[in-house]
Amino acid sequence: CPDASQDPNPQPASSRRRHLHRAPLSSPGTTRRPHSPASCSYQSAFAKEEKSYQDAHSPLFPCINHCRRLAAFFSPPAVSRKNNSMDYASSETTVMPLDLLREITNDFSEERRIGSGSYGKVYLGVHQHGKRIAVKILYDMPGIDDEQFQNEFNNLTRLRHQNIVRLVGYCHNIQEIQVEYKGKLVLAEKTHRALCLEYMSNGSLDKYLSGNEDVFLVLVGILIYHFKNLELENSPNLVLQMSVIDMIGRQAME
Ligand SMILES: Nc1ncnc2c1ncn2[C@@H]1O[C@H](COP(=O)(O)OP(=O)(O)OP(=O)(O)O)[C@@H](O)[C@H]1O
Repeated sequence: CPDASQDPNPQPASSRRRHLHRAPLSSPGTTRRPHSPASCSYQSAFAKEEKSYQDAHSPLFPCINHCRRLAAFFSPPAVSRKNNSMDYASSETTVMPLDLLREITNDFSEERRIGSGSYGKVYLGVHQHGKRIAVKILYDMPGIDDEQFQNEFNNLTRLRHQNIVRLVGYCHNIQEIQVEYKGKLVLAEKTHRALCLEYMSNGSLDKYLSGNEDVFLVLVGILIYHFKNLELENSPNLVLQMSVIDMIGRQAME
């Protein structure tokens, strides 16, 4: 049974990354029901991710989101996208029900929290079959969070590189909850957004770099050098950008 609470279309992706438009997340009056985990084929995605997990031993791996943002900055706008986020997502990025995320993170317990950033808290999720992922629950930031989620989702989905952590799933769940308002119980919507990433067991790159600027420069150079291999869409600008990145990376490594 399809999961009505697990909105498969968090935001219609616009045709160009830098010109996103907001749209209703669901039709008014949509009934939201508990999801059926059986309806989600997330396990097959993890089978495909097996090799990535095995390769994730480089100390460069933890430098994830900063690399993604840097790469997203250099990447060209998306073209010819259908007006649907699921079309935008790769086949390896799957919907992850909120209940599943609760289950694998011990209900987002403090013991499972591995960090937090400007946009949310990060938890270690351990599946029944032992596979580990990082679950980043985004903060509820009224007004702009849907667009931020769409931006982050689009950027993460389009990047594929052996040295950049992969987005393996996402969750966009709207719950109807009862809250007290002016002495009365009213229904309110609570939105849960999460990005599920490969788990990097070495943690954040920060702890390797503190107080060592030379190492930092070298590592950034290597990372930039590797961006030339990103599977991004072709454009004349991209060729120029990649050659510049290549040059910077080479110089940093020398
Ligand atoms: N995929 C991951 N695997 C393992 N640990 C992770 C992963 N993603 C994040 N973390 C941990 O969670 C912390 C917070 O990460 P997050 O991406 O939320 O913020 P940030 O990028 O470090 O900071 P900001 O978002 O403020 O720029 C990281 O420092 C790291 O320790």
